[in-house]
Amino acid sequence: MKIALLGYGKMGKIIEKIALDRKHEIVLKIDYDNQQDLTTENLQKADVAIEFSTPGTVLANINHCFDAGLPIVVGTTGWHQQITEIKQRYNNSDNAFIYGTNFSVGVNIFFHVNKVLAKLMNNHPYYDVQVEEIHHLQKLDSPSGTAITIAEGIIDNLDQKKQWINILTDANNPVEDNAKAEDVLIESHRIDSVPGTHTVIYDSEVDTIEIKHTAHNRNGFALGAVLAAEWIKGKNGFYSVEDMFDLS
Ligand SMILES: NC(=O)C1=CN([C@@H]2O[C@H](COP(=O)(O)OP(=O)(O)OC[C@H]3O[C@@H](n4cnc5c(N)ncnc54)[C@H](OP(=O)(O)O)[C@@H]3O)[C@@H](O)[C@H]2O)C=CC1
Ligand SMILES: O=C(O)C1=N[C@H](C(=O)O)C[C@H](O)C1
Repeated sequence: MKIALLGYGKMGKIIEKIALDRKHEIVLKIDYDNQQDLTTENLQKADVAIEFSTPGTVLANINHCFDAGLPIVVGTTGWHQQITEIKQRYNNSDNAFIYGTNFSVGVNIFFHVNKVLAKLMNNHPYYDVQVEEIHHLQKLDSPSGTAITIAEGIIDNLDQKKQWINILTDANNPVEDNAKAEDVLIESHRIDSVPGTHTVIYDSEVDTIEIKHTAHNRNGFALGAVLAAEWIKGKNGFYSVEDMFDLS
């Protein structure tokens, strides 16, 4: 397949390597410095676009691909408020779109286990739940997209929880949490070089249950994005990464 890479930072560069290993061709690379090359003519040289840029640039990149009729895989996080609008637009079109807050197989298994555990915990209200995420210092958004998906999985399955709230904290600057019983607290930490660690913690007076996913590097995210580009070919409409991994 011919791939357009929109965003050529930490993720874009690993995606390029994995795509080439899988015998794909990179026909366009767009970064901050060459945004003027993001034209319909250039996009139409590709079969699919893979978008890992920034929360401030992702929507414009999606719009360009939509106008060019190019299927797009979006991994960029930090724009969850616009997702419903994008979903409606793609579901009313012949264009294809797939979004994942996290494309790694391990995290998608974790998402599933998280939902099953949340349902089970309805019978055990003496546990309270919170989510913790740790990422590198360059991360622009908080909470992480993955942590939001985890919190949504809890809210959809644990009756007591209605919405999530976030605090960004560090060891020198601890922030007091004002979470109410109906809130899922997401605690975000930023520590140099951490690719992404997510923990769900159920705490009671007598014990703690934890499930945790630790990314050792970014290769799992990047491979999942290339698999999504292969998977979206020939499809129409809006998909989420859960549609690609059959974990039911
Ligand atoms: N869904 C998933 O599985 C994963 C998602 N992510 C998400 O992917 C995104 C990118 O992560 P990462 O690669 O680590 O971030 P980086 O900051 O390393 O890369 C982002 C790149 O986007 C470039 N950029 C800036 N403006 C534009 C533009 N208009 N069009 C295209 N590219 C542009 C930046 O250029 P410059 O530096 O010159 O400004 C930079 O090179 C983040 O939102 C992150 O949360 C990350 C890992 C996994
Ligand atoms: O910015 C990152 O690095 C990551 N972002 C994604 C997120 O916000 O969940 C996925 C992964 O955790 C790495």
